[in-house]
Amino acid sequence: MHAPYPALRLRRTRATAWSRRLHAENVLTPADLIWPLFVTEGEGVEEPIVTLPGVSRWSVDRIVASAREARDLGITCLALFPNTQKERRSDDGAEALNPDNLMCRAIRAIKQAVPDIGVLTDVALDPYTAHGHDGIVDDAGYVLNDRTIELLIGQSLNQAEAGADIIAPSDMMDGRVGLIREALEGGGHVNVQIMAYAAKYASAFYGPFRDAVGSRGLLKGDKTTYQMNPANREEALREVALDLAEGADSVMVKPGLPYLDIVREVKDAFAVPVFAYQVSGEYAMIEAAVAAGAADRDAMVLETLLAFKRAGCSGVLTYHALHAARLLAR
Ligand SMILES: NCc1[nH]cc(CCC(=O)O)c1CC(=O)O
Ligand SMILES: [Mg+2]
Repeated sequence: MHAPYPALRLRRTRATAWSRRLHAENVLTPADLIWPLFVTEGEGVEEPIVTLPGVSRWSVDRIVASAREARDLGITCLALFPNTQKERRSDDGAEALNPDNLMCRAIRAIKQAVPDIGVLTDVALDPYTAHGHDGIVDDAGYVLNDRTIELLIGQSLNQAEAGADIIAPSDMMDGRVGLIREALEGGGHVNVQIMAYAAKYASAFYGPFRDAVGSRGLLKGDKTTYQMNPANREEALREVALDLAEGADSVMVKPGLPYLDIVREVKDAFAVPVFAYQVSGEYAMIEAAVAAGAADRDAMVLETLLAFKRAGCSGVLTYHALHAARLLAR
C-alpha cells in the first residue's frame, strides 16, 4: 500500500516534462503505424476523395513514391485497396483472381522498389463486385459463405504470388482463415502472414472508404448478415478464438476508437498481437472537427493513436499514418 496524502501526491511525477516522459506507460512510434492506400489506374494520377479530405487515390507509380516516403519515416507496413474500374466489376468479383489486376501490379511495384516495407492486402470481394458486397450473393441477396470462400482462397493466393506479406481477410465469412492458411501452405507461402479482421462490426463509420474504392453507389442493402452487431462483445471473443484456432497470426478489431473495449478484452483474453483499424469515418470526424476550428489536428491524431497502444494494440491502421510519423520525427 502507498502512504496517503500528503506523502503521496500523484502530481509529483507530473510536475516536469522530463518526469512525465520518464513515467509514460505507453509510447507511440512510427513502427506502430500501418498506412492504408487507395490505388487507381493510370500514371501520375492523384484523385482526391471528397469525403476523406487529405486522402487521395493514386496510380501505381505515385503509390511507389508514397511507399518510399513512408519507409523513410519508419512506417512499417502499407495496406492496399484498389479502386476497380466499373467495367472490371462483376457479380462474382472474378477480377480479384486476375494476376494482373490493379492490386497485384501495385504489390509488385512496391515490393520491387521498396522491399523493406511490409505490404498488407485486404481479402474480400467488395472492390471487385458489381453489387458492392464482400462475397457472392444469391437471388435473395444473401452473401453465400462457402462459395465466397472459394474465391477468397484464389484472391489470397493471387496476392501472395504478387508478393503480399500479410493477407488480411476482411470479409467475415465463417471458416475462411483456416482454408486460406491451408492454401498458402500448399502454395509454398509459409511465411505469408494472416491478419484476420476477426471482430469487424457492421459500422456507420465505413462510408468514406466505400467512396474511395467506388462501391458506395453500388452497394445494395447493408452488411449486417456477415459483419458483427455493434451491440456484441462475447461474440467478438468467439470470433477471435476461431480465427486464432484456424491459424491467424494476428487479429484486428474494426472500427477503432468506438471499440477500444473490445481491443482490451481481446488482448487480455488471448495475449496475441492485436491491431485496430481507425477507419475512414473516424478519420473524417477528426478532419471535420479540425475544419470547424474545434480541434487541434496534431494533438488529436497523436492522442487517438496513443489510446490504441494503451488499449493493447501492437499497431494501428490509420489514414493519418504519414502525418503522425512526421510529427513523431520532430
Ligand atoms: N471489406 C471491405 C472493407 N475493408 C476495409 C473497410 C473499411 C475501412 C474504412 O472505413 O476505412 C471495408 C469496408 C466495408 O466493410 O464495407
Ligand atoms: Mg469469423
